[in-house]
Amino acid sequence: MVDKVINIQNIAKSVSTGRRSEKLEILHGVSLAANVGEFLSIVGPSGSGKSTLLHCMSGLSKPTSGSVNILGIDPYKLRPAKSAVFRRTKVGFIFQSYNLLPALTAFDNIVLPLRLSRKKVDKAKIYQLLKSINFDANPDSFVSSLSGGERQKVAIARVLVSNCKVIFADEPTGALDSVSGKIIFGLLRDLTKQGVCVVMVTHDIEMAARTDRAITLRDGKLRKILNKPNAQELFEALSDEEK
Ligand SMILES: Nc1ncnc2c1ncn2[C@@H]1O[C@H](COP(=O)(O)OP(=O)(O)OP(=O)(O)O)[C@@H](O)[C@H]1O
Repeated sequence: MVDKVINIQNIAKSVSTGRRSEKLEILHGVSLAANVGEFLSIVGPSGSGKSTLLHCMSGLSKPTSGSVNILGIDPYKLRPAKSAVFRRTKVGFIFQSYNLLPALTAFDNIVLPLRLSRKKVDKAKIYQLLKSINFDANPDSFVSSLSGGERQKVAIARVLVSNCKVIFADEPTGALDSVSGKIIFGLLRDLTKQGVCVVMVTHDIEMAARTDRAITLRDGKLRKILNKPNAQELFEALSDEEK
């Protein structure tokens, strides 16, 4: 078994600003590893590079330099077909842009990865899961007709049925009411108990305080790593960051 589910070394990311050859350096040499069954949170001020780091470490946005390894694989070295299978079967994404297909129903979005992998679809189980996360809309509604929070729940349900080993989540509960947020957090926590590794970007200090390890970022640099963080420590670390 691969012990380090994620291993990133010295990641830097710069993007072109569109003005002549100007580059904006977003990440500067971030190194990090995550273990089987670990729940990791990434916190930091707005604009500190959290989402960029998550995109780079999840295989969605190639860093300018440095290495990324997920489950022993460099996702940036995979050919397109293998990369699609890797993303569909090994890694789950809960991102703010949802990445849902608006022309499909909520149910069809959830089962699409299963169908593409020719896996069995248990309709009753998926309806039950939707109920358990307080999804009140009709699962046969088109995603385009759903609210932001309902779409977020569809994206979460799609990851929860996928059996992936690693989940990258960017503010997974950001669009949700607090009761639904707690339920989703509980489900992610249950998955880590089954060995899934979850990496979550969040602004919610109380939630970060219930993860196994919190990483604080500032100006694209890793600042502190807090093991078994508590809310007080996180507030202090973040108010240091704001100064
Ligand atoms: N493609 C891009 N082109 C130009 N600038 C970018 C690009 N992506 C990110 N940035 C800038 O890089 C910085 C870090 O962005 P990022 O979204 O990673 O921060 P964040 O910590 O997730 O912020 P927030 O908490 O507000 O979501 C920001 O200043 C952002 O405007």
